[in-house]
This record gives sequence, C-alpha cells and structure tokens, in this order.
Amino acid sequence: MRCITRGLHSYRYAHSGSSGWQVVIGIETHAQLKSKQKLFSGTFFVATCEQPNAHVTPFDAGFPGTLPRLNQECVDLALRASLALKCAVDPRSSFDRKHYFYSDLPAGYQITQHYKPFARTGSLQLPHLERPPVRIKQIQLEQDTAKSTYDAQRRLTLIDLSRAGSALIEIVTEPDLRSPEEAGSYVRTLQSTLRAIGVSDCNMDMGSFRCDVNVSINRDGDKLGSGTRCEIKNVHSIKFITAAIRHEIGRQRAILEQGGTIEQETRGFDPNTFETYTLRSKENAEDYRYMPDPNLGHLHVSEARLNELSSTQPNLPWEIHERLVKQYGLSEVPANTLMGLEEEHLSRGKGGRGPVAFFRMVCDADQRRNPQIVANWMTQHLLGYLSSRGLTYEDNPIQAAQLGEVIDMVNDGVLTNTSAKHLLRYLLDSPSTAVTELAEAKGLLSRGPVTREELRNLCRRVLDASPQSVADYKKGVKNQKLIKRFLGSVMRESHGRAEVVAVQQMLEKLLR
Ligand SMILES: Nc1ncnc2c1ncn2[C@@H]1O[C@H](COP(=O)(O)OP(=O)(O)OP(=O)(O)O)[C@@H](O)[C@H]1O
Ligand SMILES: [Mg+2]
Ligand SMILES: [Mg+2]
Repeated sequence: MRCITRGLHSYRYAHSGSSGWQVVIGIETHAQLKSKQKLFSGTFFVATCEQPNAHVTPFDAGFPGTLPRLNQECVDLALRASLALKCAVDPRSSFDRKHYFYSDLPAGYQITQHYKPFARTGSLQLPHLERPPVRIKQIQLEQDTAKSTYDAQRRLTLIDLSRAGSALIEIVTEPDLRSPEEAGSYVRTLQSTLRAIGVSDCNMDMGSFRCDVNVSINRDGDKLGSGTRCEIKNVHSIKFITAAIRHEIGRQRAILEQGGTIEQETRGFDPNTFETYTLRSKENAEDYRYMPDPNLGHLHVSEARLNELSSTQPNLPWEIHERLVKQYGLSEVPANTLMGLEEEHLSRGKGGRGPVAFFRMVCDADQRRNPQIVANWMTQHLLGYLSSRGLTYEDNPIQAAQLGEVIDMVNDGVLTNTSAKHLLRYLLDSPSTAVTELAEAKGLLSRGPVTREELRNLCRRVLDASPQSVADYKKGVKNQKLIKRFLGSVMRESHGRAEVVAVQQMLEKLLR
C-alpha cells in the first residue's frame, strides 16, 4: 500500500490497523546526559542519589543574583549525540528562557534552546524495518526540572531539587513514524544508540529517558500530516508508548468517523486503563514567553572540536553487531544475545567492561579460539551461573583469560564439557585460584574414559552409600526415580567422564 506526498515519507504499513486512514507520529525525547555536573552549575549530578536535596547550589534553587556557567562536558555529550544522529551542528547556537510557573521549576523559567538549537536535520536508521531513516528535526540542550513526588496520604507534593538544572537533550523527530510498532522501534533504537556512545543511561524506569508522543491521523488520499496532532506527555515505557498511540488512533478515528473534529490537545496516558485523557486544550496552552537568556552568550562549536569528538566516538550498536558478525563470524542468534547483554549492561549505567569487550578479549587473546564457542560459553553457561547467584556481568569475577583457559582445556581434550561447566562454577566461588590448579584439585581433569573396573567401583560406592534406596529398589518401589538418582550421583562422581548408557547398564547389573 503506497501513497505519494511531498515532504513527509510516503509509505505506510499495512499492520498499522487503520485501513482508510494514515497515521502520523512524531516523538520528542528528553534524555538525561551522563555528565558529572549539572548544565549550568558546578553541582555534581548523581542520578541515583537517594537523599533528597543533596546536590543543590543557589543557582539550581533559583536564587536571584546567581549566574549560569555552561558545563563543557554536557556540550560534548550533546555533540556526541548529534554526531550519532547525523545532525548538522550549528557553529553558533544560543539559549532561551521558557517561562512557566510550577513547583518543580525554582527559577520560574527553564533554560532551553528554543530559537537556535545546536543541532538540526539528522536521521536515525531503524533496524529490521524496510523504511527510510527517521528524520531528526532538531536536538536542543536544556535544563531538567526538580523532581516532584505526590504524597497522597499527606496530600503534599514533595520537591527534590537534586535533579533541578541537570542536563537534558531534547531530540525531536519529524512526523515520520507511521505505526505504534515503528514508534516502539524508534525509541528502542534511540536508546541503544545513546547508551552505546555513553551519552545517557536512557533508563525509562528511572526517568532518565522520557518521551512525548504526537499523533494525528488523516484519511487516505488527504495530505499526509494534515490531521490535527495531539501530544501525549511523558509516557514511561515502550509498551505504554505503543498502547498510547493505539488508543489515540482509535479515539481520533472514532471522532472523525462521526463527523467530529480533533482538538489540538496535550494528553496524558493512564497505565491502568491503557487510555489517553485530556490534560489541557490548545486554548489553555501556556504562553511560555520565550526570550533569549541575557546571562548566557552564544554556544560556539568549532569544526576542530567536532572532528576531535568524532575521532573518539565509541562504536554504534549496528557497527558493533556488524563486527561481531563479519570479523568474528558469529551467527545472528549469539550476536544478538551478546548485543542484548551489552545493552542491559549499559542501561544499568554502572560502567566497567561490558560483555562485548569481554568476548573480544577472550577471542583476541588466542586466534585458535572459536568465537562461536566463546559466545556459547558466555551466553549460555557463564551468564546462567551468574544469574542463578543473582549476579550480573558487572559482578562477574571470572577474568577473560580464565574463561579462555577453560575453553582451551575442553578443546585440548583435558576437560570434558561437563567438567568444564563444573570448573566454571568452582571458579565463580574462588576466582583467584589458577584454572589448572582448581581443575586438578577438584579432580576434573580428564584421565581418559572411565574403565569398566573404575565404573563398577563408582557404581558400587554410590549404591553402598544409600542402602535404604537400594532396598526400596529391590522391592520395586519407584524404580525409575531411584535409578535416575543413582545415575546422577555416578555421573557427578565421575565428573562427567562416564557414559550415561554404560552407567545405567552397570547400575542395573549391580542391583539385580
Ligand atoms: N501532523 C502531525 N502529526 C503528528 N505529529 C506531528 C505532526 N506535526 C508535527 N508533529 C510532531 O510534533 C512534535 C513537535 O515537537 P516540537 O518540540 O517541535 O514542538 P512542541 O511540541 O510544540 O513544543 P514543546 O517542546 O514545548 O512540547 C514533533 O515531533 C513533530 O514531528
Ligand atoms: Mg518539544
Ligand atoms: Mg511537545
């Protein structure tokens, strides 16, 4: 299904579920910058600080007479975002005051870049969707507000000024998205992009990544984007974003099909009913009385600075994925699993070496190591053992060199796969012990296949240790279950060297 229009991307998805209608979506995203200090004050910004009002200067609290001083680290992070989103950076942008009265805005205005944002006209390619890249209209630097929490019991709004004045970038798309699914994909891709380059944690739960979603619909054949948009403010998860858009499409369609008109509104989303509701109409829209901030000069960005940042820009997710596939020869599934782990690691924002770097260290240390096998050991076994202990990759005590050694020992026939899994678990408990020493101490080193004599002794030892179970077996009580239990014990004792079938036969023989 295709339609032709000028200006907006002229394609649509059949699965948007709105036959006869075209859906137009644009998203404004506020991403909290991972800078150490706030945008205009020297205060440290600690996103996870529990104690309220712990990081506030008089400037953050809006005291008269205090002056802003632009923090270069925030500018650099914002520029990194604009490079990743292929924007044109304005060599000379400026800051404006956006006035409104609200308890979370101490100064009565927010410093933003209304008239001259620092970056414009970028794009973001969505993976797995055949469509042109989403156009980025602009990115602007701005201050965050304080954090307000409503205490329903005491009927009080509590204000925490620690967040006031911390640095945000607002990333505004052109109205290029055509379905709830595309909107979800855009948000996900933007998150992974900003995380990969270390610009933001993009954690929607923690409020470091907040989206406003603009939705309009118009009849097929009408000018694309000619419908009136409604803006749904602050939707807190990708699931809610898609749900809010779905509801909004249905609501607008019902009104239009009954001959009504859509009012331009700012709406909220109720996560309990999955419905949007009116916050304020256009007539009640605020007049922000934008004016250039007289206390701040222009923001100058030189070509040299941009080149410098560009040369030290970390790889983007698709570049890392491509490297995993092309350089390391990984197939899609392990490459995607590793990317997923990397993303989780970055979203936790604890820093440190991520899973992809760990994988590369294991592979690069010895060219004979098969990357596919390394990825399997990491994603299937190591990850499983860590999560069964409630640990994440950041807590992983095993060194890349140690995992490499375990893998090599399997490859050299010194360890069986099963023994290597045991060894990995032992290593998690005593990571400072040398790998071979631990394997030796735990009797995991392969001494070739178990001989018949050895097997008989092993089986006998296991049976002798459980006389009651043996008696039950002979009475014919729960034989299947008992034999499985004996079998498990023998396999464990043999450290995986014994053959399951041989063990079962020997046990049955001894029990006869
Ligand atoms: N017809 C439309 N249908 C859906 N979205 C639209 C339409 N026209 C514009 N938009 C989207 O609405 C958003 C407008 O954001 P922008 O920041 O420019 O202005 P704003 O919402 O008026 O300002 P504020 O930042 O104060 O909320 C953009 O993402 C844009 O793509
Ligand atoms: Mg906006
Ligand atoms: Mg808006």
